Amino acid sequence: MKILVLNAGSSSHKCCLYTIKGAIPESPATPLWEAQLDWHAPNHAALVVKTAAGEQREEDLSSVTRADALSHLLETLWQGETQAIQNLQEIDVVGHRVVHGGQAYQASVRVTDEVKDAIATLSPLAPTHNPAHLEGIEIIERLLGQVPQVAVFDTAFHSQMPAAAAIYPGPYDWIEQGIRRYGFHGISHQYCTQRAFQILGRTVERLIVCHLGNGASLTAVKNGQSINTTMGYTPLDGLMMGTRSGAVDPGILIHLMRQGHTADQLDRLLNKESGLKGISGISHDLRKIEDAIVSDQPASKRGASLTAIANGSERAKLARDIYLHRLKSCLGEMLVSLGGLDALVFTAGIGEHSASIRAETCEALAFLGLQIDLAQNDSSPVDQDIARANSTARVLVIKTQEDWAIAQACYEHL
Ligand SMILES: Nc1ncnc2c1ncn2[C@@H]1O[C@H](COP(=O)(O)OP(=O)(O)O)[C@@H](O)[C@H]1O
Ligand SMILES: CC(=O)OP(=O)(O)O
Ligand SMILES: [Mg+2]
Repeated sequence: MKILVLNAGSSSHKCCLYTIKGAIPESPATPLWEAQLDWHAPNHAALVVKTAAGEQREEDLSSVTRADALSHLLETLWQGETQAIQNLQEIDVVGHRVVHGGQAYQASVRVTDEVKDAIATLSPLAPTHNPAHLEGIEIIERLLGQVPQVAVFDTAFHSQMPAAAAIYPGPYDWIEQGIRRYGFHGISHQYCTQRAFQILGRTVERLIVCHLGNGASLTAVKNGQSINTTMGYTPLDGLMMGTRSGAVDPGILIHLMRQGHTADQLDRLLNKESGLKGISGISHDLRKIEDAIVSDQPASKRGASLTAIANGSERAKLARDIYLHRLKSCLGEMLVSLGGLDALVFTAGIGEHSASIRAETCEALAFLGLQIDLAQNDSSPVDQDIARANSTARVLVIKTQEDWAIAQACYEHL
């Protein structure tokens, strides 16, 4: 069976082709072909195409729309030197990550017109994601006609959260209007939970998954179920992110609206111009922010007042400091929801690759007796336990494989 997976994130668009012979394996298979668009600006992306043989090709795409870039990416499946397949009819099923499934979808479904309408209706709540998923579904319809398509929702894993965690303390009417915490990155949180149990060789009662990518969220997982998470009605709540603010005092929004800001302006401000990018003024990308931080700043500058912070390096340092402060604060919330900790998982771009963010986060939990092996933490671990033998909780670095989880859901649907 050939399964094509499309995973549109806020800074990237990832696609994979898996070939499954016989029963689907429990551990992730290596894709036959992988391609990724990394968006540098709304009309400028880098395309990276990889084959199972390890060949890699890069292309710069400028002045392109998102739909054209995705069509071009998909052409590399059967054209050029990669040629993972001879013709499109070989594909049996296409799976899509869909960020917002609202109240209606608590598990993956076959895509129908009704499902497409629901994804479109939910677009204002996930404006950076749902429109891209719909575009992906429609491009596949154009290329492949009637091939079965499956939508796998980021919200599904959180759909059974306890009411006290899911319901906002606003007016009671909000519940009927569907204004509640949905939570996102559920495909990744669920995959990492299962993978953590596989790596440890046992299930654990109290687990926190830190999904730290361009979008970021934490989930408290009790006996394999999501019981609390930092993202909410939309993927804007919770942690500081690449370009998103995360939770801010809602009074700020009332103030800005009274000053004349429109809903669209606030949307742009909070979704695209805040977070690491907004504070640093440099980039949404933590790597660029860390490059900009001058490590040997004179001590006199370190306590600089907020208004005096003007140069790039100081703004970059402030962005990273706020990022860690918010991460630790939200971790405290998850920790208390669980009543303790048996295992902590780091995943996604920052969680998988930033040894310093992992080390500083774990340092804040040292009072619990949590200890990591610093040399192992620095050794680019993948799917490894980096806690010391005497640590009170295990600490795992897991490569998130949302695409593989989507492929498994497709297999089950067929
Ligand atoms: N080596 C690294 N060090 C620090 N941060 C990294 C590194 N590699 C990737 N990142 C971070 O990961 C982010 C992308 O995460 P990813 O999970 O791929 O994003 P998306 O949310 O689009 O799926 C980048 O913007 C960058 O901040
Ligand atoms: C839900 C979300 O924020 O996804 P991503 O991190 O892929 O942007
Ligand atoms: Mg992602």
